[in-house]
Amino acid sequence: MSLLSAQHVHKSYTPGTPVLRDVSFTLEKGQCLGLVGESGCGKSTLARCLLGIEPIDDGSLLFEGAPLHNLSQRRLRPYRRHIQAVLQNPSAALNPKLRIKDSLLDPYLQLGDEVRLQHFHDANRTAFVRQLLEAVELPSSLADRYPHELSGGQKQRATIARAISIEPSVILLDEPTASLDVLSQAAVLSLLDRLRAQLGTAYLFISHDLAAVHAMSQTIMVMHEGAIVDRFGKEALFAAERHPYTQALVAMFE
Ligand SMILES: Nc1ncnc2c1ncn2[C@@H]1O[C@H](COP(=O)(O)OP(=O)(O)OP(=O)(O)O)[C@@H](O)[C@H]1O
Repeated sequence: MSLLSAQHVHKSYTPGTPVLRDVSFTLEKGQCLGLVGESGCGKSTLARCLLGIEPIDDGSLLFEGAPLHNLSQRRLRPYRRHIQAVLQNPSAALNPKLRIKDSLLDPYLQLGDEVRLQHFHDANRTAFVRQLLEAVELPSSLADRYPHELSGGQKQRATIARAISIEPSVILLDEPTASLDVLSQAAVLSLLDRLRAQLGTAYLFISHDLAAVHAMSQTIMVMHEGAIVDRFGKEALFAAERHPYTQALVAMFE
C-alpha cells in the first residue's frame, strides 16, 4: 500500500476556475517524489489540500489507504504525526517569541504520547534538542537564541529539525530553498537528501526549479495549469518522449 496518494483530485477556489485538475500520484515509503511547474500552476494548493488547510472538491487523498481529505482538525490530528511540512519562508514558520529549543520541542510536546521515536532519544529534553540541531548541522549554542538571531539558512535548518523531530513518514517540502542564496540552497538540499537516507522519510518535493527537483527526486511529475502532464523516472528527463511542456522546462534548465 502506498504511503500517501492522491486519486483524481479536483479543486477550485472559485466555481468554473479549476486550480487542480484530476491530480493523481502515489508516494512510497522513503521515496522523494518531485513536483515541478511554473508559478501559479497549483503546486502549493496541492500541498495545502494534503495538509488539510484547504478542502478538495472531488477525488481522494489517502494516507496508508485511509482518507485524509476534508477532515475536521480533530480528525486530522492523528495524521499530523505522520505528515509534516517545510515551506518556503522559515521566518513565518518559526514563532518569533520562542527560543529555537522551544520551537523544536513544540510538535513533540503537542503530539505527546502519539510519538514513539526510533532514531532520536527523547528521555532528556536538552539532549534531544542537541541531537536535532546536530542532525541539521547547527551548533547546539543556537538552542537558546530567538529566530531573529539566526540567518535565513539557519532558520530553514531549524524548521527542518522541527519537522523531523517527531520522525514523520512524509515531509511536504514546498519550495524549501526559495528564500535562500545559491550556496545555502545547495547545502540545504544536500542536508535534506542525507536526512531522507538516514531517517527513511518520504518527501513530496515541490519546486519551480527543475534542476533542484531533478537532483533530489527519483520520480518527477510535471504540473501545468493544475494538471499533471508528465511523470517519469529522473533518468528519463532528457528522453525524446517527454511532454512538450517538460521539454520547454528542460530547455530553460540547460
Ligand atoms: N486562497 C486562494 N483563493 C483564491 N485563489 C487562490 C488561493 N490560493 C491560490 N489561488 C490561486 O490558485 C492558483 C494556484 O496557486 P498556487 O499557489 O497553488 O500555485 P503555485 O504553483 O504554488 O505557485 P507559486 O509557485 O507561485 O507559489 C493561482 O492562480 C492562485 O492565484
